[in-house]
Amino acid sequence: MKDLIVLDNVSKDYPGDGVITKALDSVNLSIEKGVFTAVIGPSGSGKSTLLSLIGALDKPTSGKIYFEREVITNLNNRKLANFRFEKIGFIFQQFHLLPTLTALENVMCPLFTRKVDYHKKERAMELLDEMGLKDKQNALPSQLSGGQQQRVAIARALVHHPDWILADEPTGNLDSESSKIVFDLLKRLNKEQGLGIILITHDPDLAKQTDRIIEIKDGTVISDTMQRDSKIVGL
Ligand SMILES: Nc1ncnc2c1ncn2[C@@H]1O[C@H](COP(=O)(O)OP(=O)(O)OP(=O)(O)O)[C@@H](O)[C@H]1O
Repeated sequence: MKDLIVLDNVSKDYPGDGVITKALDSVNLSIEKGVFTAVIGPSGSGKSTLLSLIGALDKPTSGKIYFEREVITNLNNRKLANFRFEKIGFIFQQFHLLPTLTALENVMCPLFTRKVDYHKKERAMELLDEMGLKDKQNALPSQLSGGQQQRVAIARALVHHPDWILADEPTGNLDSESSKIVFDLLKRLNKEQGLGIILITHDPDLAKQTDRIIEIKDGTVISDTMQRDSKIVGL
């Protein structure tokens, strides 16, 4: 189970005005850290729901999720928050940067209430440098381009040393050049630094460049294609 996320018969219902939306319906999946994985599918098919369950932002209605060795579906809220801090970085289509904080402060944000054994500011600076944004540390989000804002958001997602990055349409608001930079960054994090990456995308060209494409429709997996050999991680 090391380096593996397993969904065992996972369903998610959203109750509404007398109607229940079945966002996910008995999904079984096993996702390996070394395999750069794309999730595709039409709008409303359940992709974001899948990511929010894997990232423990929400709980399934039924079924179990094993995150590496741990069943996360039973954890209480405090344990879930710690689990997310230790394991997961999130990136979203809307960058969700805090507008009144500088790039550096935004990157440091997840560490504000945490005790860590590394120097917070140095760690944030190191990541901004890695993202090619060293000279933008004091800029506010409004003074940055979309691509630069997303790179700040990626630095923020990485600042607490997560093992996995869950990315929901991270290039959806970017032009093709910025989109390529962000995608290549994610690929490098997977191939060179060994982070697990699950990427939701509507862009078929980007999906084609990943190792595996999981296609979702109406809350179920309708295809699952391994596109190229990857390092196979042991169970
Ligand atoms: N909090 C919620 N309450 C009620 N229904 C919801 C909620 N979140 C999602 N849904 C419904 O669940 C279904 C799946 O939504 P989800 O956001 O997972 O789809 P998606 O594939 O990510 O769509 P998109 O590509 O448009 O982002 C949709 O029918 C949606 O309307």
